[in-house]
Amino acid sequence: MTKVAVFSAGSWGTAFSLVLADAGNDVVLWARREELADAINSTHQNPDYQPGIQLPPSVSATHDVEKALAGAEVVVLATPSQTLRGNLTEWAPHIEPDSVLLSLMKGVELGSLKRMSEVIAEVTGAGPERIAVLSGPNLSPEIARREPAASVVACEDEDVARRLQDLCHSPAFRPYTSVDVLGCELGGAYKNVVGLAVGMAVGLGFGDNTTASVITRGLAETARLAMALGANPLTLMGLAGLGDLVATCSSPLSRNRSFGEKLGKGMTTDEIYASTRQVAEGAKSCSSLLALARRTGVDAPIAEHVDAVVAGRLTAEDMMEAFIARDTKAETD
Ligand SMILES: NC(=O)C1=CN([C@@H]2O[C@H](COP(=O)(O)OP(=O)(O)OC[C@H]3O[C@@H](n4cnc5c(N)ncnc54)[C@H](OP(=O)(O)O)[C@@H]3O)[C@@H](O)[C@H]2O)C=CC1
Ligand SMILES: O=C(CO)COP(=O)(O)O
Repeated sequence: MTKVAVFSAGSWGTAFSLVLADAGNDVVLWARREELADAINSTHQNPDYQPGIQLPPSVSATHDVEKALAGAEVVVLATPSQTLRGNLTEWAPHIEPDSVLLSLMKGVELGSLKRMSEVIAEVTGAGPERIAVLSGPNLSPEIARREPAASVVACEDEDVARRLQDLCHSPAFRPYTSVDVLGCELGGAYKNVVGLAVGMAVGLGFGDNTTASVITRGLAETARLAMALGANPLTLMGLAGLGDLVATCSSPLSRNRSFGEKLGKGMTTDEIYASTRQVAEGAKSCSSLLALARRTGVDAPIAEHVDAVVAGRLTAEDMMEAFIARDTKAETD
């Protein structure tokens, strides 16, 4: 049995622990709060993030970083993107030197504009053959209920991607391999921003023509930036691109879509933050993706307008009007 350490016990870390256990691994789930680790061990449920879901016996929890990492061949990282650097700096000295680091995160760091795999490389010094990402249409409550779903595991070293594919292929979870780490990460981070815009349209009471238009132009915007940075265009048409975009933009389970819906209904960003403990990555990554697009010389109207609404400089209604009023152009430009 392979020992896998999962950091940390939020919605996705917990649901993915169940996948890994179903696939035959020995899983140690690290929880930031000791009382949550104790609750998981005594009830085999995570009452804060996946209530009502029974975790398999091969999932145990701990608050002890060294204990979680000792002997772990694979370390799964599922923290909020903006805290990863600080978290990993603390954890890195205890990570086994040959272990593989698998990122589940969907964000871009503010300030540095780095993707999560880049932050991992910088903090741990691991080479690309030890860094992988998993991304796809994987809303955690559905995964935790073992509803069938597919995903992409990407690593520049295809053999490592295949090893991780075997590691997380369970009866309900089907991973595909890829070597396009950048494409998968940008697809995952950008769909959150598009999810916010779609949520705003829903909150304003608009229907499927509006949301389909924003989704489609969102995919064009994602592909424009990702391809300018070297991604494979087919990645954006796949599970980590279109697949995740569709899941996020169509599901009330998406925290990003829900966040956008609340903005569309007139709540402020601060009011929304106060109403939930869960992370909506797009609310931060809209700024970093916009800055990345500007630095790359790519037009990013959705990121630009979402960033303005999140920052309180524009209303959701004005955003939708501005989308329609923009200078007209050819669809494929
Ligand atoms: N949920 C989903 O469906 C999916 C999520 N993802 C991605 O996975 C990543 C994690 O998301 P998710 O699990 O949903 O997030 P949640 O909001 O559900 O959980 C966040 C986790 O991070 C911990 N945390 C919060 N703040 C800090 C901090 N400052 N330092 C260390 N840990 C912290 C929380 O601990 P505590 O409880 O103690 O606050 C909790 O364990 C995100 O990048 C997200 O985009 C990707 C695919 C699916
Ligand atoms: O990434 C996800 C689904 O693939 C989860 O989306 P949210 O973070 O918007 O809930």
